Amino acid sequence: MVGSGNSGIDPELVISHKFPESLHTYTERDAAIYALGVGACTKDAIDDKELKYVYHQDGQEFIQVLPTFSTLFTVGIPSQMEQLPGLLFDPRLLLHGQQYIEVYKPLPSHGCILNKTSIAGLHDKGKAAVLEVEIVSYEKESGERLCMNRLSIYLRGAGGFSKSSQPYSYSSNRSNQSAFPKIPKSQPFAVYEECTHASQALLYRLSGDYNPLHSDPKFAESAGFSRPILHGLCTLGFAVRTIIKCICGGDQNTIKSVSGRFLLHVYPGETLITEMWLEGLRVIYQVKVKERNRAVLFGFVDLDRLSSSL
Ligand SMILES: CCCCCCC[C@@H](O)CC(=O)SCCNC(=O)CCNC(=O)[C@H](O)C(C)(C)COP(=O)(O)OP(=O)(O)OC[C@H]1O[C@@H](n2cnc3c(N)ncnc32)[C@H](O)[C@@H]1OP(=O)(O)O
Repeated sequence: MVGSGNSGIDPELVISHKFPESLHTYTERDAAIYALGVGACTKDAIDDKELKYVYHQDGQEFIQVLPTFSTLFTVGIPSQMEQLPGLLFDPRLLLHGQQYIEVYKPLPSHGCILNKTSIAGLHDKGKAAVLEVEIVSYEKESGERLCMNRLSIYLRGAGGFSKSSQPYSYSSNRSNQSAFPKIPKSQPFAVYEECTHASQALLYRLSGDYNPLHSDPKFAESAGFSRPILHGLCTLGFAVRTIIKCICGGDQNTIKSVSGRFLLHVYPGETLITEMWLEGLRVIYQVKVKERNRAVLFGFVDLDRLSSSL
């Protein structure tokens, strides 16, 4: 094994791994269940900006799809990681660290997706290892590129696989994808408050992330939490849906890219307060949990145009 630490990670073996291409098929029902999982229509079942995600509103032929639905194209990653040569880690200690999404065209309401997956980064943080995985997704039939997801997975306890004087760090990341903006000191352009349900993670998991961290009290306890926590991508889904509602005039197709770093876990049932600042075509956002007054997620969303309603 390469590296001088006592962790079960062989970095050269990990970064040279080639994933096979994979297929992901979904239907309108999956897109609607996802939308409900990230809170669409929770406050108002006839919300005129959100009913289209779950119902054929006004006779529309297809339901509309939230751009963050594309994160589900990556649900196979955790199980692929467990079989990845050179990567030994305790799955109970895995946390979602960051997510970056680029959307190249509106997501169809159903389809078959071809995923090309690669290792995009690996970092030794001493107490943890951070693994970055990139998935580029294509519509199988047309071959058209639909979106790209890059996720950072924070593996607690898996660091220390390289010399602490020169910690291992590899990334194929472009700088615009990893640089997080500072939260402005000015008053936010918009603030939106929304409660998650006590059963939010139980609903969200039906979209395909069945990690017991979000449903099993004993597993959650062994991972260091007093009870099951919310999926990071559920919180991100709430945040981006809020931005579409408050800044994009309800038009989900103005979203070009999304970036988010998970700062702290969220317990289902907690209230999310999303603060948004508009800087040109960039929305900087921060999500806080009201009950604990703590920031849990921050990042930015880049738009391709501003809503005429602003
Ligand atoms: C659908 C497919 C999805 C597949 C994967 C996901 C599966 C899911 O089921 C799992 C989940 O959803 S878990 C729930 C969502 N995530 C969370 O709740 C994590 C919240 N964040 C934390 O707890 C801490 O920030 C924590 C613990 C992450 C870090 O806190 P600390 O240990 O205090 O770290 P710190 O000392 O501040 O920094 C150490 C080094 O690590 C880097 N870092 C910190 N936070 C990071 C993060 N969120 N992501 C990536 N890197 C991060 C720091 O920069 C630092 O590095 P350096 O010293 O080089 O600056």
